[in-house]
Amino acid sequence: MSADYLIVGQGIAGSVLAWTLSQRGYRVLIMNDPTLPAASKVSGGIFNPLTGKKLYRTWKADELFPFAHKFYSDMQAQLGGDFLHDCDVYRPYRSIEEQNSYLAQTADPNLAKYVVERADDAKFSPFVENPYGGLQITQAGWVDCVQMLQKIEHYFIENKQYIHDRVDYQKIEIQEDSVVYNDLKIKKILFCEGYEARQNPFFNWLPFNPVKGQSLIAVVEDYTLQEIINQGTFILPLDGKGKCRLGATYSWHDLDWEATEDGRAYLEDKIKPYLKKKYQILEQHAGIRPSTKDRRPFVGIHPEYASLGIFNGLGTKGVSLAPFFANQLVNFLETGEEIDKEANIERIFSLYFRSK
Ligand SMILES: Cc1cc2nc3c(=O)[nH]c(=O)nc-3n(C[C@H](O)[C@H](O)[C@H](O)COP(=O)(O)OP(=O)(O)OC[C@H]3O[C@@H](n4cnc5c(N)ncnc54)[C@H](O)[C@@H]3O)c2cc1C
Repeated sequence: MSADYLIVGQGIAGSVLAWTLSQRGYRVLIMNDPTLPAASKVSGGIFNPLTGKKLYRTWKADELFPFAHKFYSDMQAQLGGDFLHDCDVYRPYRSIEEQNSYLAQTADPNLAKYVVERADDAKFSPFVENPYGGLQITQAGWVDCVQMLQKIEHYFIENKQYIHDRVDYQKIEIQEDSVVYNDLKIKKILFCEGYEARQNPFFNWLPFNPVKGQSLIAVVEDYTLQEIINQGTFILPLDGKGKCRLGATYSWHDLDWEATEDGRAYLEDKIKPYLKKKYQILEQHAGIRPSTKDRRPFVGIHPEYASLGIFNGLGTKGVSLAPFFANQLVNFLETGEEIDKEANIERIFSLYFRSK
C-alpha cells in the first residue's frame, strides 16, 4: 500500500492537517492509537480573539480567526454535523478599575473591531454577577472537538485511510525521499502526537512546556445563555439547556491525565462567586496541553530526515492555530513557500544538533 502522507495522531492537529491535505488531493493515511488520551477530547474548543487578564489581541488574530472560521465552516458543510458554534464571549468586569482599563484599551481600533459597542449587560445579569457591566467580545465561539474528531475519523475510515494503532518508531525505515513502515511506502510521515511527542525519538529534543488542564461538565439550573462567560475561568454552554463546561485549570506540575479533587475545588472556588445559579457537577476531565517554551507552534521538517515532519505545540489554542498553520505546512510541502519563522522548527534546530 502507498500513500503521500502518513499522519500519526488524530487530535485537533492531526485532524486539521489530514483534512487540509486531503482537500488538496493527496492520499493521506491516519494512524491513531485510541488507547492513548488526547487533549483535544477534553478541550473547551473556544476561539476568542481577546484574551488574558491584561486583555490583549491573541497572536495573529486578524489572520488566524477568519481563516479558522472558514476552515471549520467548510469542513462542517462537507462532513455534516453542527460542531462550529459562533457566539460572543462576555467578560464581567471585576472592578471599576478593570472597567476603566478595558474601555480605554478597546478604544484602539485594533481591539475595537472585536468588541460590541454596548454590551448587553441586562441580558447577562440574571445569570452572572456583573455590577460594573462587562465586555462583550465578538468573532468568537467554540468548536465541539469531540464531534469534529468523530466526523474526521468516520470520513477517513470510510475511505479506508485509517489505522487504529500506535506507531512503532523502530519500524520506520527512512529512505532517500520516502519512508517505509511495515508494508506501507509513504512520501512523508507527519507526527501530530500532542504531548506524547516526548516519546518520539525523532522529535524529543523539541522544547515543550506542557500544561495540565482540567474542566467540569455541570448542569446549571435555569441557564439559557448561549454566550461564553469568562472571568479567568469560563462557563461554556453546551446545549442551551443548562449543560455547561466549566474550565479550566493550568498546572505545569503533576503532568498526568488524572482529574483531581484540587482541580475541582479550584474551579468551583473561581466560578461560584460570579455564577448566580445552582449547578450540579456531572463529569470531570483532565488533559495535557502540548505547550511550548516560546509559546509558538512546532511546524516543519526534521533537520536531518526530509521525510519526517511535525505539526504540534498548539498549546492552549489548538482550535484557532491549527487551520492556518496546517495550511502553511502544506504550502511548504507543495511549493517550498516559507513557514512563519516564529512557528517553523528551524528556529530551534541548534537544540537538535546540540543534542547529538
Ligand atoms: C482542559 C483543557 C481545555 C482546553 N481548552 C481549549 C480551548 O478552549 N480552546 C483551544 O483552542 N484549545 C484548548 N485546549 C488546548 C487543546 O486541547 C490543544 O491545543 C489540542 O488538543 C492539541 O491537539 P493535538 O492534536 O496536538 O494533541 P492531542 O489532542 O493530545 O492528540 C494527540 C493524538 O495523537 C495520538 N497519538 C499520540 N502518540 C501516538 C502514537 N505514537 N501513535 C499513534 N497515535 C498517537 C493520541 O492518541 C491522540 O489522539 C484545552 C486543553 C485542555 C487540556
